[in-house]
Amino acid sequence: MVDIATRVHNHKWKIDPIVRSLIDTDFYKLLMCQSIFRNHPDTQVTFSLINRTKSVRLAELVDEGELREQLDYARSLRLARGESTWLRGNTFYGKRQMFRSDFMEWFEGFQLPPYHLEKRDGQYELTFEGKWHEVMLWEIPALAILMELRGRAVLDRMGKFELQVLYARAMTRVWEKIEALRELPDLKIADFGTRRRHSFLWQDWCVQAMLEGLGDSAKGGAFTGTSNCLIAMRRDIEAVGTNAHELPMVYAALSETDETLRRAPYKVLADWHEEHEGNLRIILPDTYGTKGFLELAPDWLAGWTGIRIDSGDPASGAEDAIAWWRARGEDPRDKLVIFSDGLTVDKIRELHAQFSGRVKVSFGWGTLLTNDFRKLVPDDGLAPFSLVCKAISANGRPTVKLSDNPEKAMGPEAEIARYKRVFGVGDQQAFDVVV
Ligand SMILES: Nc1ncnc2c1ncn2[C@@H]1O[C@H](COP(=O)(O)OP(=O)(O)OP(=O)(O)O)[C@@H](O)[C@H]1O
Ligand SMILES: O=P(O)(O)OC[C@H]1O[C@H](OP(=O)(O)OP(=O)(O)O)[C@H](O)[C@@H]1O
Ligand SMILES: O=C(O)c1cccnc1
Repeated sequence: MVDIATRVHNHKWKIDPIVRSLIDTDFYKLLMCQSIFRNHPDTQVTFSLINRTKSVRLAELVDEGELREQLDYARSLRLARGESTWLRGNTFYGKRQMFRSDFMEWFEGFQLPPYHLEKRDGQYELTFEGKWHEVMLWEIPALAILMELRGRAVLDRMGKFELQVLYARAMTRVWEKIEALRELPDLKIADFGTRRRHSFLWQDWCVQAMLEGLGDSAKGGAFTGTSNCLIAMRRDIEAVGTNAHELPMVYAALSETDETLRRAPYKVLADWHEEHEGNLRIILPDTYGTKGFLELAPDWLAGWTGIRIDSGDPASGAEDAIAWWRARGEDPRDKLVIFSDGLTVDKIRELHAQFSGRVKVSFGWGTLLTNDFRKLVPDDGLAPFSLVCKAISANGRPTVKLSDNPEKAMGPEAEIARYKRVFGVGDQQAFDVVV
């Protein structure tokens, strides 16, 4: 096992690449990339970094030269032979050849496209412009690089013993969470923490701790796998994933009329339905408001495997889904509900108590698994914050996200107002966004 503290101390003098592999990314990005490669190969999209925690002045904390060095390093990466073999030959969700050979041939020659970086008002403006299936692969490495560089700026000032104790405390914290989760009967939980992790080695440590502490779900344990493909490959565990808001956001932006806009979120899932079955048929309903989405949903969607609850009050989102399945003649006990928004142990405990037995419950645990260094250093300089990287335009038209939490909404004001009218979204309750 790597001694992370010693390593952090010894690596201060050379470039220590943060992202070293094109598959050091979330599995769902590769699934979506393949789908976009097939259905929208010519769509031009811009992705942009968005720091929702304005108080963290990233451009003052992270050196621009180091940032460029890391981004350039990521651009030098190519799919390694072993990685390609794994993607081509591995079984994902019980299915062989999940990635088609035309997609794999393209991916084998792929290199991350150029980026555009500027400083403004203490923040970095970092954008990626180009073909949708190419620029979308920047999201996870860009976030992981910025998060880790901000952490390293703090770690750089620490001595060897301070680092040793810091990691000992953080490890204890992770382990105590795992001990608390062990008390929950029939728990199912996965790691979704790549994008805002403390570091790759730390995420890898957390995944191994979950595996030992909770047990592999393939052998009756609670840990269902990781969304990180590189870790899944190296540790021989399941790579897990669903689908994300970027699909409805871009499909919606490309819609010419209000009527096609209204249908866009269902078109996304119709395309997905053609490609995937079973556990990959998971609805993400909140892009333009969960309630309206479910009311207008075609009946075939009620036959899908489950739903991912990713914003707003998770308990009411899940209750709405249960009522909807009942109204459509489905038994909620056969349905999977995946909670994935800013989870803490207390939240997991609460949702587990409220929903287990009523639906199949599962959790996708992100930042507060892989980057919970809150209050471990003076000034809380290692606390995670709400950094995201989103599609902001498609073929020159702005994208919009409403979400079930107005704090997560994005897009030009006039467009937000139009989307709210089209999707019938009224007043929404706001919830603090921590990560
Ligand atoms: N960011 C990362 N992404 C992927 N793998 C990593 C990362 N950091 C470390 N590793 C892997 O973890 C293991 C331990 O890392 P470590 O860096 O200590 O090894 P190393 O042999 O000294 O390599 P290096 O000198 O290149 O950092 C190695 O197998 C290394 O490839
Ligand atoms: O435990 P967490 O850190 O929340 O990890 C998982 C989250 O990451 C993803 O979204 P992202 O945060 O990138 O965007 P969003 O908040 O706008 O959904 C995902 O949709 C989850 O919400
Ligand atoms: O597959 C997902 O749904 C996922 C993975 C990582 C982070 N958020 C969501």
